[in-house]
Amino acid sequence: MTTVLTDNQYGKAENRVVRVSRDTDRHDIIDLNVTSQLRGDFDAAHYEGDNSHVVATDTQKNTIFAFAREEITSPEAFLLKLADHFTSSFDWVTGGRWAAEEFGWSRINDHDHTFVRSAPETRTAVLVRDGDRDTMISGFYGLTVMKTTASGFAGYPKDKYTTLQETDDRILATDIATRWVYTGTDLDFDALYDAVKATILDGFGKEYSKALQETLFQMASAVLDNHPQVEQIRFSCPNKHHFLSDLAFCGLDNPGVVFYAADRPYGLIEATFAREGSSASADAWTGIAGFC
Ligand SMILES: O=c1[nH]c(=O)c2[nH]c(=O)[nH]c2[nH]1
Repeated sequence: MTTVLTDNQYGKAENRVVRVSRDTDRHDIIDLNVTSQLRGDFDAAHYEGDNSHVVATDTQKNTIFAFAREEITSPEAFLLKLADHFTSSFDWVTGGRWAAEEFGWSRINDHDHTFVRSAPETRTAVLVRDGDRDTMISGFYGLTVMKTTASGFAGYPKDKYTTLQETDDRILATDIATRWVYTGTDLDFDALYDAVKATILDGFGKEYSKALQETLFQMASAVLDNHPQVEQIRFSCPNKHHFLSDLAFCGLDNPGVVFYAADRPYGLIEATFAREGSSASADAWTGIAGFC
């Protein structure tokens, strides 16, 4: 039997980089978690223990911190810079996967150098480079949203195991995890991030929801309709069930006032939506843990 090497990539994962801009007394911070992984000709390292092509993961880590010393504009721009560096410095590096998470901070009482973790969500970016093809996937996770009405769930099949009652008025709550594929890399990533997030939030509340599945479609179609720079969008959303508390035991009615917020089990609704005819490569999603 002959064992052959197929897909492989390697690098340094989860480099926690905090950059403080102190050009003036009014500081700014950017807080990232950066992963660098190289792809290319690493056959000899695997087959023969020949490390002559193996750009050390330690070197990849150092490069990340050295580049952070220069500047970090957006997470996406930082990943592009890393990709350009590794693919242009080492002939046998033909691509790779670079990823970042960004944790948001804002000033405490407009203070010059005191910050509080503020963004409810964590912003994400992944750049996959394969030869001369780049795919940038941006997104976020952990954005918790709730609507207290204008949501129902009915019309589902009933069998002997079904106990769920149909409803046309329930609470709908979820932690939005989403990633979207951009059409290119020459984009204003910060402005687009804010705009896409705003569109998703608007889409969550705008229309009546017949199911979380329909809400995902409403959010996705709002993004694809309003942002031509996005060609696919994917969601992974738990249905955070809120059950009406039965207060009859103490003679109280409960007309949709008091709920029990169950943490598990939860529905898990996941879907990818694409602009019709989208040319985004399905391969780019490979390596994204879970669905999203
Ligand atoms: O929005 C929903 N989608 C479902 O698939 C589902 N299943 C369920 O029990 N409740 C719900 N709600």
